[in-house]
Amino acid sequence: MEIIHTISALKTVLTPLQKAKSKIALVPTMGALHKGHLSLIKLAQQQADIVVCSIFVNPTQFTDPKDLEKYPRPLEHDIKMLSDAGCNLVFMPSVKEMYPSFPKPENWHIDLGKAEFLLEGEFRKGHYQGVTQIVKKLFDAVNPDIAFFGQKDFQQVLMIKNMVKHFNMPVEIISCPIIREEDGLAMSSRNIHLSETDRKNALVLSKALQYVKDNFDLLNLAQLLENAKGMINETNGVELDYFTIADGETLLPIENKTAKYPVALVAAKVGETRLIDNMLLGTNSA
Ligand SMILES: Nc1ncnc2c1ncn2[C@@H]1O[C@H](COP(=O)(O)OP(=O)(O)OP(=O)(O)O)[C@@H](O)[C@H]1O
Ligand SMILES: CC(C)(CO)[C@@H](O)C(=O)[O-]
Ligand code: BAL
Repeated sequence: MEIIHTISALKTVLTPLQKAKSKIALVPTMGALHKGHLSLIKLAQQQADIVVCSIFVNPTQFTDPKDLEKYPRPLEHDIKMLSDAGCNLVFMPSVKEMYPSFPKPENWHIDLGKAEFLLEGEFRKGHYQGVTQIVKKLFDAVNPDIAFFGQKDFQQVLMIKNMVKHFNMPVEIISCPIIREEDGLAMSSRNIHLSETDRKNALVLSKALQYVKDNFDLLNLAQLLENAKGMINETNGVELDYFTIADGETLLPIENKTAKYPVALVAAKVGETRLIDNMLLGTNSA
């Protein structure tokens, strides 16, 4: 497995492979890898000849400086995991490599549609401008045919698809299923910050989502929301940011259950750690 730190070195390695028509997959990450990330690598391996994983804690998508500062960075552990998984290439650039004028902000603003400002966009203002800015830079650096993202960051996948449409980029975007701990908690790099009590309390998020999924055909939307929010609000140490049953394309709350692509989404602070999760509802969902 090759570890590369600069865009020019990346191009030197990838260009001949691209000329030889190898299919290149990119799995963008911020590191602190877990089985959720590995599932993306595995899916990428099934669909491409070469899998590139990027590890970069992107400063422009953080709205809380403390969150950026304490973001876990276990690099040796990450490299071992990727090497064991058979990843071909790791791209680990510095902040200066990706943002040469850092800390002076670069000019970046694109229209991501109204959904940019909902849910995560409301609680982390400017977050998706930062996410799409770095993903565009990573796509330009790697030139992948296909890129893999987790459904755990449901809104992020939508925003990246909108960014790709905006620039008319020839990259296929794949949304991959959420990998959970045995008890249902969605795997996340930030779970490492949870105390033992937080870890128990955090379970209410996946339980509330599962409750809505299990009862979607039985109760009306108002009852589902009231009960799910009630479960979370009753849990000490968990502070709800939002719980919504939304249309998966607009992220607006659905008004009836005939919606084509319903999804329940939640974000909450568990102790000091903010977590998100979601579950597809309706008959076609996993
Ligand atoms: N449990 C999971 N199952 C599947 N994909 C996941 C999971 N957790 C993260 N991913 C995906 O991995 C990619 C990299 O995510 P990232 O490095 O931010 O990890 P993370 O666990 O989401 O961390 P955090 O939530 O603390 O930011 C993203 O596309 C993300 O959606
Ligand atoms: C897509 C991403 C790597 C961009 O920094 C990040 O938002 C993430 O890890 O989900
Ligand atoms: N996986 C989402 C990246 C973030 O929380 O900034």
